[in-house]
Amino acid sequence: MKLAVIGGDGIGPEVVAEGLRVLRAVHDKVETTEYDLGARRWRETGETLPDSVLDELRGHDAILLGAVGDPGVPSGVLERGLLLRLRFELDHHVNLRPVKLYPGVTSPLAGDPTIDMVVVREGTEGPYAGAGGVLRKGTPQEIATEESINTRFGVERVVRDAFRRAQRRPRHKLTLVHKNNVLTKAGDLWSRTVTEVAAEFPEISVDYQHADAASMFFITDPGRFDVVVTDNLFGDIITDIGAAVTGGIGLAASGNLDPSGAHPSMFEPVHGSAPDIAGKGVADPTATVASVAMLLDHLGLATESARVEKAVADSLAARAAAPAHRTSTREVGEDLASRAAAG
Ligand SMILES: NC(=O)C1=CN([C@@H]2O[C@H](COP(=O)(O)OP(=O)(O)OC[C@H]3O[C@@H](n4cnc5c(N)ncnc54)[C@H](O)[C@@H]3O)[C@@H](O)[C@H]2O)C=CC1
Ligand SMILES: CC(C)CC(=O)C(=O)O
Ligand SMILES: [Mg+2]
Repeated sequence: MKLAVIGGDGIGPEVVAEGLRVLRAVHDKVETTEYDLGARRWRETGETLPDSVLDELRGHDAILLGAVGDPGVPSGVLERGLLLRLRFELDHHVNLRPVKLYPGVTSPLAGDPTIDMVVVREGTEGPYAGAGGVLRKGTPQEIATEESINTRFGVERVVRDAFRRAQRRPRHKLTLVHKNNVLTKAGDLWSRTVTEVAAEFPEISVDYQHADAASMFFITDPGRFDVVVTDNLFGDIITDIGAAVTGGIGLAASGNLDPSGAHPSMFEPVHGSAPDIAGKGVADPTATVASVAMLLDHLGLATESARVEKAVADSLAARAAAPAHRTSTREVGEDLASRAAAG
């Protein structure tokens, strides 16, 4: 496997090191190329993602990313110039985010909720597309617009992908999350597309939630969701809520997929660079390791993926049984690697 590795900023390199430790524990043919991208490179060279690096990345089977973003770099420089550029250039239109409460993991929610859904977030359009502008900057009359781009092509392909995922899951349910009561133009496109594609999947039950109510139900009644399909911004927000109710952001995995295989897909934890805990060796690498399981599955290495997934589940159960025992990033990574190696 030819794997490109972008540690990035803050806790990114710390959690990626553990992700690689676990990957190597289950697969001995990993050829990695590390790319020094992020805040340090930007400060020293002004570069975020040079075209030459992008071209090299295209030659890999997959990318493992930590996180980008640094308090000393203007907001957006790395998030847009590096992270979103990667997602857009490599056509990562399916941003897949499982939201699953593992056995033993304590949810802040009352009772003993069953939470097992997958959010299919559109990854290349919406308000993140970069359209818009600023007029009369710095004046009291300043106007800033951030336009949401939604194409029939872009919406349809992610909606169809979500239906296919719903078809493979036992509950056969799909929920569109949007805000079509006020975002009537984009919302109508999403709603119509879901209705039309649904005709190809008669066995899937389809419903709809506005994004505000969906945020509430993620907390009050998450069991109602199975596959959720939504746009780039709503998907970003609701998956942090999903992480919070399933044990925390340190456990939430994601894949930025180009399901066509034309470009390498990229796997990363849902969380960011967490500058508040960077360098302390306390970041939970589990989200990155669970993202490695997704990476293996995406590359057709189902057995290896299942071993990593099982290591995550077993490690979480063991940690739940000893809640007072605090562990470092490295200790968690070593534990996960030894469990995964044991199979
Ligand atoms: N995919 C990416 O590269 C992302 C980058 N960012 C960037 O990251 C920087 C920080 O963003 P925030 O809004 O603070 O979000 P964040 O996800 O980095 O951190 C939010 C909170 O969660 C905690 N946290 C995050 N990951 C953790 C882990 N693995 N273990 C334990 N605790 C963890 C942090 O310590 C912090 O208190 C910003 O520059 C932001 O733009 C944010 C989200 C995603
Ligand atoms: C910087 C953002 C675009 C990344 C993010 O928050 C996410 O993808 O969850
Ligand atoms: Mg986010």
